[in-house]
Amino acid sequence: MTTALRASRLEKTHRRGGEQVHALRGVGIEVEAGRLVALIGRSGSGKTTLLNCLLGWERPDRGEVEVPGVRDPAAAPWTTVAVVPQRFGLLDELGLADNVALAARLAGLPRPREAAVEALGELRLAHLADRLPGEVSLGEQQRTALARALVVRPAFLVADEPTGQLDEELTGHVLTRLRVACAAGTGVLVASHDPAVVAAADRVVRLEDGRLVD
Ligand SMILES: Nc1ncnc2c1ncn2[C@@H]1O[C@H](COP(=O)(O)OP(=O)(O)OP(=O)(O)O)[C@@H](O)[C@H]1O
Repeated sequence: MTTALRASRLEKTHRRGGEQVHALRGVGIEVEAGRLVALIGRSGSGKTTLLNCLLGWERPDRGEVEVPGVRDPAAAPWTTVAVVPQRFGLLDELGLADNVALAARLAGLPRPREAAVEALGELRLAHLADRLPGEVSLGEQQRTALARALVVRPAFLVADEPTGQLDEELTGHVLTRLRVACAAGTGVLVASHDPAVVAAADRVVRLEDGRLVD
């Protein structure tokens, strides 16, 4: 099976004043194309640090991240590695469709605005296309961030708690949408505390005190 992303021997120590926090202590993880992998672990176990290292948002002290076909994963284009950040990262002054269309445009998709409205529709947000992020609920903002990630059909998708703001029905809908992305070949890594995400995953990996346990 093709690999969407592979990381090995990742180590990361955060320094807080004189204190050192060993957030990652030799983590290896592989996400195959077309698979949904759930990353679980208690608060503070290192999940966000791991995702940040995979995305190149933080530099690990040691270890490697490989995305097949990409020389520097930290500089990978949107079409290769997409993300739903914990705090969504939407641009406040752009409407929801324009937020999604920006990603489509950067990825070079034809008719980015139409692609954006379609991606929003797949997450039941088409009626909010022209609202600003500040004019919709947190759950709607979260699904917009997911639409922005999926519109480019990425090879690899990282999502940090993507159902954190959603009720049971919308969680089910989002998971179905993620499974559709997997069926189209995307490898998905979801950090989550949500039992519904864990149940929908092909594989579950758990971080405990900076180490991965299966
Ligand atoms: N920038 C930072 N500076 C110092 N310490 C940090 C920093 N970022 C994270 N940490 C510490 O590293 C450890 C792992 O944090 P991380 O955010 O990766 O955990 P998490 O599993 O994502 O938690 P949560 O589920 O609450 O989001 C924690 O002890 C945290 O306090």
